Amino acid sequence: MSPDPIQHACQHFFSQKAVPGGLIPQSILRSWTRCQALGLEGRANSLPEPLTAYEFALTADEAEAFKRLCRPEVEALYADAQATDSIVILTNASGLVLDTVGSLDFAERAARVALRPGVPWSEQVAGTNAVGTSLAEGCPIEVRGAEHYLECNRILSCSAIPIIGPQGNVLGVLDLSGPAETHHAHAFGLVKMAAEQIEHRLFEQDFEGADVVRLHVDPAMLGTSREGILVFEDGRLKAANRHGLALIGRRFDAIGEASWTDLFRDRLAALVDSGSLKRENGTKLVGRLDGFRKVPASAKRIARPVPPTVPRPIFDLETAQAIARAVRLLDAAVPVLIRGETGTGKEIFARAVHARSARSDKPLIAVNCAALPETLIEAELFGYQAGAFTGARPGGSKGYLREADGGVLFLDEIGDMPLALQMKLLRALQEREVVPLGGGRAIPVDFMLVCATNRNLWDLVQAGTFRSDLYFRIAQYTFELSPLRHRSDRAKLVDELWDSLGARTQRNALTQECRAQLVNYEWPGNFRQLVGCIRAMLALCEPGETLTMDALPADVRFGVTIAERALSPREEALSTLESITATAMEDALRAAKGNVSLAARQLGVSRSTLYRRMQS
Ligand SMILES: Nc1ncnc2c1ncn2[C@@H]1O[C@H](COP(=O)(O)OP(=O)(O)OP(=O)(O)O)[C@@H](O)[C@H]1O
Repeated sequence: MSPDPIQHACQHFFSQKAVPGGLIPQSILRSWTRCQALGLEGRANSLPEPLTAYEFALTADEAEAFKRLCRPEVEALYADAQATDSIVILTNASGLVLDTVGSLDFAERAARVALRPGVPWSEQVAGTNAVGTSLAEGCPIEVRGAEHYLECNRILSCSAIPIIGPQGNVLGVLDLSGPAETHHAHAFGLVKMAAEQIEHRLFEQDFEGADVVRLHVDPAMLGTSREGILVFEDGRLKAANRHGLALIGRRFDAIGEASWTDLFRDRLAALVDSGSLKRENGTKLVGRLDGFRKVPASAKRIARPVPPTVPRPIFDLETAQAIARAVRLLDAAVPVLIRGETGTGKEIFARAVHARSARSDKPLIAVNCAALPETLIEAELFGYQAGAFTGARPGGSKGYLREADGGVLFLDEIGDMPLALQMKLLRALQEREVVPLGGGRAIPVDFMLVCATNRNLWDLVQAGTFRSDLYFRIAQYTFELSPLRHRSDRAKLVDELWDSLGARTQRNALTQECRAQLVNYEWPGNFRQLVGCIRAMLALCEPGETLTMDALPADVRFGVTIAERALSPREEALSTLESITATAMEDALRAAKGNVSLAARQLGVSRSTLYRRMQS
């Protein structure tokens, strides 16, 4: 078998300090040279060390805000990542991984090379890699297999792009990483598009007193994330996106330097009057000044609005009734538990309950117990005094429990809460007060609790990883959210999401076959995957286009439909019987507060039978 040419070039580089011309991109060669100069050992398999909990805590505030900002695009990329067995990675401006979402199979392999939150991926520590090298080069980059400097990372193929803020400062990196052997041809384009959308949204802020100008050569591109945006204050360029700079032939270093008259022949008033503007070289751009609606007629007709990134929540009658019930429970101070597979909308459900509850004017604080590093959960939930530990924020922290005071605390993935902290949470729920880390007096708190999990908490209780007393405290009423494949209103749901995500405004339609596949695909990622899929389809098509099967991501297009997965009538009957039995057992155990003898008596079976069934 002939050796991998990249591998070969790499060996050549290390042994003879030269590479056959044209085989390896210049940016990779520059990176290899930098790594060599740093004394990094290519064959070393030393993984980058994760930050300590304290070091990570220092970045927490900024990281949280950035993660929240990027979330819609990360979720849309995630839909595609599932199709290609890849993961989406978000890092901060120094290459520290803040978030990873995507294919579980690949995530496991990626974790083996430390591609997980809290680990730095700068070039200095991890050698040539898409995140670190895109930061070092200041541009989008792909690093495939053997192009990685460290041998252990050569299982990866990665595409990364720095996310640039309006003032030209790097805010972080968005990356799509997958197995080296299945390089995904569209990955680079999708990551670039997602980063563009994040950058475009950064211009929604109020640039007080400044003129925000939106431009393009093609009127159809105005209003999309491809439009150029230039912000002027007192006639000087104050902020810009990369498309805006490309239109005027400048780079980010023009921010703060270039003036209106350097760039345009016309005055700003010309843009307001005519909807167009002459560049310094005499060529024309169309556009508008924010706040002035005078857009050229042609642009008005075909301008393509940016699809809303988050769909409006859609609830069927059953869910709407469940929400109404949950509101009554919450208003009566009864904690509720929401159970459902990933992406079934547990958080959306909790937010809807909060919005309709008596506490709607007070905050809803959502905490994902699985996303917080174990060492930080205690400090983040219960707060800490100034100087409670090395690296703590100087003024201390209130903690999420106190932030939710008067409102609602939503604890997502509660099953992942470390056992040691479960006792502390239980105590806070019973005493209605918290004692911050580092001592001090107990502080009274008043919040309503909504918990969510995609696991069977009772199984965790049986396995000894979840306290039964906490279980009975938080699961006084459980709501089950159905996976999409069990819902009979999928066709209506697809149509409503299709419209609410912008298809109607963009005048896009679906062929019957394509719509049928969206309706009948089994959607293992539920709402999240369906929403992400529709958003990606709409972002990649042209206004007015009718989308065929080709527009579907590969996993949806070729994936198993519900009918194909359907069980035979006998299997169906058996599985239904199993689940009825399991539910009856769970109900009885819950009613008996975990007392197996009592539950067995109520079920009319022996204690040993119940034990055996619980273990099976
Ligand atoms: N009822 C709904 N209507 C419209 N979109 C929804 C609905 N429910 C969920 N979504 C979409 O799916 C995404 C995931 O929803 P959410 O975070 O509530 O799911 P989850 O069950 O809490 O997921 P996880 O278990 O992974 O935390 C949302 O961002 C939203 O885009």
